Amino acid sequence: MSAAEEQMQQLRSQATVLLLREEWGDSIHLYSQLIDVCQARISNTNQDPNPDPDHLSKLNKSLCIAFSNRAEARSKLQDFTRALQDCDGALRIEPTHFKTLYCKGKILLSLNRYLNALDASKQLYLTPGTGSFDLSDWVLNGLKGMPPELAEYIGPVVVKRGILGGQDSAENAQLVMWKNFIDKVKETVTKCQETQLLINMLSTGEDEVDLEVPAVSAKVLGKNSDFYGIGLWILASFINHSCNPNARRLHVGDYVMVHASRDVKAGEEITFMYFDTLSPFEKRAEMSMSWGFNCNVADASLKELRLEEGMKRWAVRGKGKGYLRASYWPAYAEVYGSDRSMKRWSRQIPKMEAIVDSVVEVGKRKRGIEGCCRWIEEQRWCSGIR
Ligand SMILES: C[S@@+](CC[C@H](N)C(=O)[O-])C[C@H]1O[C@@H](n2cnc3c(N)ncnc32)[C@H](O)[C@@H]1O
Repeated sequence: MSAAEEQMQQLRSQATVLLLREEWGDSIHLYSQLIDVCQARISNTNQDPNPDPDHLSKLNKSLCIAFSNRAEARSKLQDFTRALQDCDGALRIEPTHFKTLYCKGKILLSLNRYLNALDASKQLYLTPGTGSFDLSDWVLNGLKGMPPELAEYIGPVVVKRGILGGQDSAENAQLVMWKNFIDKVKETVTKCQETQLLINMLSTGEDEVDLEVPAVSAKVLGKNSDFYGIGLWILASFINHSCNPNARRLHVGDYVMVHASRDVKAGEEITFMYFDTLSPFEKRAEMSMSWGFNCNVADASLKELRLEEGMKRWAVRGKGKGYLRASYWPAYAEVYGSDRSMKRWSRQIPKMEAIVDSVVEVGKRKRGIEGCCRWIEEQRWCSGIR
């Protein structure tokens, strides 16, 4: 190994250690040195009448990673302008560099530049060869055998090929999937006017210029106050609801991203909330029924959600604890109702009326008397109190 190569290797490993230790300032310093060395060597190699392409490609790769890592460190220090310049430096060398695109998207999102963030994430998800993990083979094989090894993988997961129809070619399978899908939609639409209305409102993704917030289907937002947003996301639609989920959804424009909200064990089913599990009991039951399943809220609240344990862990104290318990009042009643211990709980769980009054007080202070009346009505309606 030449002295120059040795110097580069040393710089690289020291900078990586600092990055992993989250010592951002020092790692930026070392990455800057590494970038200088890389650039000098690239320019020397280019002056060679017969440059070695392998050598050049290795140097460019090192330079790209150094830019990308310095961008990460700078973004952690909120030096977004220079972090973006570093991202662009890395992307000039490798336009589909996964980590850089991801970092750029996150920086743009922090800067509230949603449209640009959307562009960066589109490249991340749509450009072939960006490292997205394709589950098509496993899905087309009927989910048989061991699932692909994903425990260590960080990045997008896609099912590029359709799950219905023949396996002759990817294109064929996809066409069959779309045909079946369209047939099903057409059939449903003829039977149900409400569905027809909803489907007509789906975004085509063309009106994104007006997008102001990083949420929901762009076309729907703000144009019809009855709907917060609707859309069809094929992969996400495989995910079931849980009152104690391990993932969350994030909508950016017409894209839905699912990310873990806590550590997920290997083989554990991914779930997210379809509705707010802290909304009043009746509301939750109603929502789960509207999804066509009977979420056993009592069970979920005291067994699955382990509300009491959760509150200890999250250090929920005082009134907040009482309000949370009140939100699950029927669940407590169901579990402890026949027991004498319910007496103990009844002292600790405020009555719904007490909560509504307290919320009204906050509302008065926050919104002034004017907006308050409608709000009180809403709260009463939501809590099932009239
Ligand atoms: C978006 S899909 C979820 C994926 C669906 N289970 C599948 O296999 O395609 C929503 C439907 O899944 C079912 N589902 C979702 N979460 C559930 C749960 N916690 N318990 C029972 N059924 C659930 C309901 O039938 C619901 O209408």
